[in-house]
Amino acid sequence: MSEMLTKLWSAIGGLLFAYTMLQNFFPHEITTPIKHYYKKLLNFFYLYIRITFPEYEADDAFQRSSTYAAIKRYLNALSAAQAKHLQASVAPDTEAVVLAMAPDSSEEVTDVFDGIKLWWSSGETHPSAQTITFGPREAEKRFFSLTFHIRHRDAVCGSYLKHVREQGKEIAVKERKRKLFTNNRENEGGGGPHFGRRRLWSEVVFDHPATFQTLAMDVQRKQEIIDDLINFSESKDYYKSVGKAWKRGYLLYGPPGTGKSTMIAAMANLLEYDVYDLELTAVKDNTELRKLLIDTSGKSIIVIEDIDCSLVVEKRNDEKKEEGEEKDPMKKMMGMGEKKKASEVTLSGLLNFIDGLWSACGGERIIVFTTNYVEKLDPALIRRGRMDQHIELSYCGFEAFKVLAKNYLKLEEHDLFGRIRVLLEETKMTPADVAENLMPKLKGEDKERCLTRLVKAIEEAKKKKENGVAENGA
Ligand SMILES: Nc1ncnc2c1ncn2[C@@H]1O[C@H](COP(=O)(O)OP(=O)(O)OP(=O)(O)O)[C@@H](O)[C@H]1O
Ligand SMILES: [Mg+2]
Repeated sequence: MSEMLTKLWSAIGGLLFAYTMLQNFFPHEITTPIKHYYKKLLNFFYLYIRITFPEYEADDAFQRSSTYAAIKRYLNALSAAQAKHLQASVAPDTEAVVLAMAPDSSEEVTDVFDGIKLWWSSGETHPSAQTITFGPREAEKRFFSLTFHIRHRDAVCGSYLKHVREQGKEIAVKERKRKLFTNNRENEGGGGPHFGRRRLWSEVVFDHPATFQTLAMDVQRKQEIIDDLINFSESKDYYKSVGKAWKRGYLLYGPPGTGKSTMIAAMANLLEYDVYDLELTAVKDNTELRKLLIDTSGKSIIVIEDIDCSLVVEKRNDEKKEEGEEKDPMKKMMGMGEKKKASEVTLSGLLNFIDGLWSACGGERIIVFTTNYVEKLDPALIRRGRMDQHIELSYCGFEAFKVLAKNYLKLEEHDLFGRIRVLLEETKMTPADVAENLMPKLKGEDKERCLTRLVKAIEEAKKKKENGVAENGA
């Protein structure tokens, strides 16, 4: 057997030598057909497959390949452990230093998947000095290449590449900084280049410190909400099996300063979702509302704050339309007397937005409405199925106070707690007011002083209320 192998290799060696001689000493016309058969022969003996993954899509010089990006992230961990020549860069979002395989370093990184051994390397080709470049693809051609044995072709092309893409995407989700998006008015462009097309959303990094741990409210209710959110985020298959779009609606209601906006931030931090803060009054019409929704990504919370106020705009709008009908044809022609058009988003537009067909696109979205006046809302808007959970955030009870005292003063027990408990049962005070009184006003202010300030503030509020009642009664 070994004798046969030796003979085979010496035959291949002979062929190689003959080929080199041919190239050097014979004219092009003779070598071209020989080259063709030589390559065929080499392919026959070469038992490895090599796939390249270019940085830019083959049919669009400006479009980065998502597969390349996923592979890059996937390989970073492998490269950091195996490669000797690494390239460092700073991630724009997190400012963390990322180590990657240096392009064109002729290094290989090995991966093992289901017992299959694979080799990754990265490369870069540079354009010649005379090339005029129009797109990034022309300027530098970076790529990854994957080599594996021919017998694993199906496993690699099927499950391995899928695994790499999924892992890469997962790493991207973990690495990214979450964003807060706000919708632009019609005449605003939003930041960044957009080549004539108006960007619908402007974005900033979402960096709100609120968590459910620091949110002051009834402990049991809080746990129910956390469980509900986590259950939602893990129920992709369930939603699919029951044929429902993977989305959930929450209505948060309560007086100003009771933590509605804080809870939205805590939700986003818990689930690691982006937040789309939708200013309904800045949306021109139902069509724009639909476009805005289509432009949102999955794993996001779409928030419409003070929904009662936004819907009043709609009613006023209908009235405005009637009022705006200019009787004088001359004035109408010149556009005089025309009322300035506000939002034309209608209730039905909003309902379609929540549960119409296109709200199913992408999935994994939470929609949150907030209001100070739940009784003002149209029942159609908040019925179950649209707003799955109705959450009341209310005045500060003793449980909520204890969370705030722990947050702001690191206090779990104090002699004044008993007095505060009685006072809070008698008098309504928002968590925002309690928090404001608890917060030390000077650096290192005595904790007892902060608690005493709170006691005084509640007592004053109580007195005010009693005086108000007495005056009204007189
Ligand atoms: N339940 C709470 N837990 C912890 N902090 C709270 C809570 N409620 C209010 N606060 C504090 O008060 C501030 C105002 O609260 P927030 O903006 O969440 O109120 P809101 O209910 O959204 O009010 P509005 O109806 O006016 O929008 C927050 O910055 C937060 O520090
Ligand atoms: Mg708010």
